[in-house]
Amino acid sequence: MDLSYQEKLTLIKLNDLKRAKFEELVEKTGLDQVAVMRAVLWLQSKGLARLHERSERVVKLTETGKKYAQIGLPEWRALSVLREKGKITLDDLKDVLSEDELKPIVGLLRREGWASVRKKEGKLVLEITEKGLKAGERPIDRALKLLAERKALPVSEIEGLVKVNELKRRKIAEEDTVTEREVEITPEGEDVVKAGIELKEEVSTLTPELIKSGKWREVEFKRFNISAPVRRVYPGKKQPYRAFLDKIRRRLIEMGFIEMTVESLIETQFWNFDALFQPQNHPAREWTDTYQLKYPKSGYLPNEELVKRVKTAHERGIAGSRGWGYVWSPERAIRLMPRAHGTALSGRQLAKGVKIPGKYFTIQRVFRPDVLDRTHLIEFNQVDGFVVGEDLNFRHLLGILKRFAVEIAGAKKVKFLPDYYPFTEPSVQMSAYHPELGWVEFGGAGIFREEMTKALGIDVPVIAWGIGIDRLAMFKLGIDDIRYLFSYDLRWLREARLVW
Ligand SMILES: N[C@@H](Cc1ccccc1)C(=O)O
Repeated sequence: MDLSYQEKLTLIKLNDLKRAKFEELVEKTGLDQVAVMRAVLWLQSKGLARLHERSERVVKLTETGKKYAQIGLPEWRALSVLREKGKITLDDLKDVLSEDELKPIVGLLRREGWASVRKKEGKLVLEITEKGLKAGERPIDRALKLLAERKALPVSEIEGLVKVNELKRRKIAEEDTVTEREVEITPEGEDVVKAGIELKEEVSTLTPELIKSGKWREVEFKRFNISAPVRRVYPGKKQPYRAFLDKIRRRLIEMGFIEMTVESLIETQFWNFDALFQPQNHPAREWTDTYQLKYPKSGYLPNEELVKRVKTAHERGIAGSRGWGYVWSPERAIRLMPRAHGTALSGRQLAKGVKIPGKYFTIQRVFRPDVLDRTHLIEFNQVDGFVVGEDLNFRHLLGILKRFAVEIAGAKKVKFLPDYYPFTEPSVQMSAYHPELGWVEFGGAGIFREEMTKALGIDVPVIAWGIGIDRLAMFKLGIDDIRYLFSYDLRWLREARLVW
């Protein structure tokens, strides 16, 4: 029979004992508990040994119980004061009882009939009774003593003295289960030992020394069971949401999009609003309430030429438009803010110059005041982008958005509704269907207005979009609370799986 070193050793020792407590067997082999248990289980599966297990409910002292075993139960400590003074108030017990013990003491003494209780001038007065004077060891005292001596006692043994529930209620003792294990050799096991076992130390690592000395020829190598169940290990890996964002980036690059990047999360109002033909005094900012930077308050404007064109577009209009008809303020435009949408980068890119035809995208962390809930964060990520080319129209835009929603987000259904953005005309809002959340609005899009593109120096149509990528991540990670994207929950971090 094929036995490991540890199985052989365990079997030989067991043959001496025939039947033994598991602990005893462990001691005899000199191996550790886990190793012996594994060996015993293997021996059992090979029919050479048998493991008997018996569980028993026992009673053990709690920390409080151990303390009582030393200093006495509260009623005894109270009684000794009573015996000494005859008549006392609760104040007299403050030295011998703790706050917690003081509360139930009157009830306890009364139940035992050790004291009579009267009220005098609003104070309780305890007086010792005949029974109190003669009181001796009760069953509960006996139980406490036994438990202190023997650590754990079978429930049945304690029940002969006091109700275990009573001990539990007074937090003196608690119940526990102990398992007793005995191991027995089978006749087959004995035969194997009789036939003779060669006990050779097993080697589990092949060392350079073994090779050099040639000793590897003599030793026995431990066999590994590579199909044995093992503990799960969680190696380091990308945070699931990060993995998602990286995947989106890759997808877009594979689709031929050029990535737009920027170093700071802070933006001037110029790029966040003005360059996008968003009037400085327009009430229609509701689509994005924004934060302001406290310090520093202001940044810089880009080149004069560009600023002049933007100013003109706002004040008097360009490209056949009449503009917004107000005095444009450069002071306002240089104010700093945490970027409120990724579209700011689209504006920057258009002003810098683009390939025509061309496709651009960016993944940006953006900030907007909001009430946190399962679908709203004040800090979130957007994928913004645009396609620029001679013959582009609105249908191209809807086609691209649908492809994003289905292919990137895995949404089952998509729907478009007319919308308004100061920088697009027409504008559209997109919703995707999530099995648990229902319809989730996840982005806006449109054709950039000529007042914007012309001011930035672009003469061909630009179709653009901004998608709340966090909500898409919810689809892919199968979560229904957006806050989980930034969760510390280790279990989620370990097990969340991106499904593409
Ligand atoms: N920036 C808009 C989305 C958008 C982008 C591009 C064009 C139209 C709309 C938002 O944050 O909601």
